[in-house]
Amino acid sequence: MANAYFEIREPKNEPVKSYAPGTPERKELKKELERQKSQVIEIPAIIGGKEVKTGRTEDVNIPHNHSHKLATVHLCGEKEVDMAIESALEARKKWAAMPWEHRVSIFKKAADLLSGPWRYKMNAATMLGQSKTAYQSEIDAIAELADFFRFNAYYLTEIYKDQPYSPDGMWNRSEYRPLEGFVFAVTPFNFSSIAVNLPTAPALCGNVSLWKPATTSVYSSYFAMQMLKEAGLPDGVINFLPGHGADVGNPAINSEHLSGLHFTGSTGTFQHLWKSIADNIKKYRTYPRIVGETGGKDFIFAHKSADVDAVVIAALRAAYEYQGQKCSAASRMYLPESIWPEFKKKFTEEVGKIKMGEAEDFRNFMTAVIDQKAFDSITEYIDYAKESDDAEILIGGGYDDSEGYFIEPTLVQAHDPKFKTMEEEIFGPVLTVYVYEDDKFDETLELCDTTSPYALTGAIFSQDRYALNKMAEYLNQAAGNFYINDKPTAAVVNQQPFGGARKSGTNDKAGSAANLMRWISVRSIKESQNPPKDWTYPFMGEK
Ligand SMILES: NC(=O)c1ccc[n+]([C@@H]2O[C@H](COP(=O)([O-])OP(=O)(O)OC[C@H]3O[C@@H](n4cnc5c(N)ncnc54)[C@H](O)[C@@H]3O)[C@@H](O)[C@H]2O)c1
Ligand SMILES: N[C@@H](CCC=O)C(=O)O
Repeated sequence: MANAYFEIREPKNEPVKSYAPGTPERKELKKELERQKSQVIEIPAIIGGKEVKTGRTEDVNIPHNHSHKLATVHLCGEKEVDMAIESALEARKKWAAMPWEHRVSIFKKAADLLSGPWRYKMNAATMLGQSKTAYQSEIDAIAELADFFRFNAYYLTEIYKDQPYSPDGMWNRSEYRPLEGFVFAVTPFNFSSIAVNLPTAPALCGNVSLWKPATTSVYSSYFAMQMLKEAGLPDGVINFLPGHGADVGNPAINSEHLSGLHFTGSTGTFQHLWKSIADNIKKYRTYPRIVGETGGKDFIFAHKSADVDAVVIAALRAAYEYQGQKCSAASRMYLPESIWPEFKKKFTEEVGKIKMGEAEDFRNFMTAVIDQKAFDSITEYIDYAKESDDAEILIGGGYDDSEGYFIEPTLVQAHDPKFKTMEEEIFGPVLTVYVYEDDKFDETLELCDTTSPYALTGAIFSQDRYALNKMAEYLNQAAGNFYINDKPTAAVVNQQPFGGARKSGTNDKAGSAANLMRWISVRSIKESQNPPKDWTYPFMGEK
């Protein structure tokens, strides 16, 4: 045991590399992309540190070039989940008892590996496996993930420092125990950083976890598992279980040892998992903690005083970067008719300059959507808008899945503010605008607040402080991440803690002390230094 109180100073955000022409990082990344494309790897499950090949396999292909195979993944089912639970509970005996500085040290090393020797491997894996441009991959798989590791380590030490008051004669202490059992981490395809954070944040706090990655992002997730091993993560602390949702989900949720669900993905899947936990509630040894960050229908709302150029750039980046597949992506917009003609002209010009194609060609701003299922679902919304009398497509609307799952950046104008594409999450490069009469500002704010069941991100634009104040007040519950004169995407760890409420999740703010607290069960300890020797009270002396 160490005889010292160790400290971590507040870290700095990982600097984002530009990959501009002529930079050394661009050269390194291009080389790594070629290396990864020249091989086909095998992705096993990893249970108790051992590779498990189930023989039930699927191909992993590049979304922007779907005939190119990157890997074969082995899929898990009940047998592998049971093995993983056993391994995790065995690993927990030593991991939960390990002094915290050793756990923290592993994740600090993982951050350094990521900003150093693993940078281009993780970046290229995310570019190829999830079709991100070099920059989108850098802000996700490198910067945000390194920030999660470093800031979570720092927040944990801040939590541990928080101790209760002790009057004379006693010493009160708070002990921050991990949960009893295992945490089930179910992760989305769209952010490598989120995928890795969901099993690692509980692990940092001393928990063990089962990690079910999305099959559509399993390629970068597997690289992350290898990096964590190199950082020194002991066997069995995180068990990697690729597979289809219910095949892994059902046996994990059915286990009496489930102590938490750390989920990011769609609202429908989260509600299904929550309900399954509720159905099993009598079975568990402890009430499972449920943390879920889910869908969104994120908005941009402009007042007539808005700076039109700022709205144009914010809308373009928020709606079309990463093909609109950020949970924070702008997908509905409210613009006053007085600025609409100028906005429409400038936006059409700027969108016309966007290049779309493979991620390896650095001139491209957009690449493909993740898979055939997403392509079919997004294009169904586009076709619906094309056929409706209540809407028209002003920009884009084309798509082609012959080589990759490509969908043009699309702008729909809805004449009905409750049009389907103003209400439902599409999760693709489709932005719908509703143009309101300037003097219907209040009614339109009301519409914005009530049109969708979600409350994840939102942005307001105005140069009039009274208008900004009114918008912020009116939309008080409409977004967990709220932006003023800025786009509603690209939250940074330790700057804009991320998460939403209503149907967008439990708002436990990924990459924050609040999130870590969900993986901790506090034991309050009172030690009496002068225990009473008499059971009577002074008031009992007389009748
Ligand atoms: N709020 C946020 O912070 C945030 C961040 C990223 C993504 N998202 C949301 O994620 C969604 C896109 O991600 P997705 O397409 O990967 O979501 P998804 O719900 O389809 O899948 C998420 C994960 O759940 C798994 N899953 C599905 N059914 C399951 C079951 N029965 N048991 C166990 N696991 C099961 C999937 O295999 C995957 O690993 C969007 O709705 C987006 O808004 C939200
Ligand atoms: N940090 C990201 C989260 C995106 C979720 O999919 C953003 O704010 O854009």
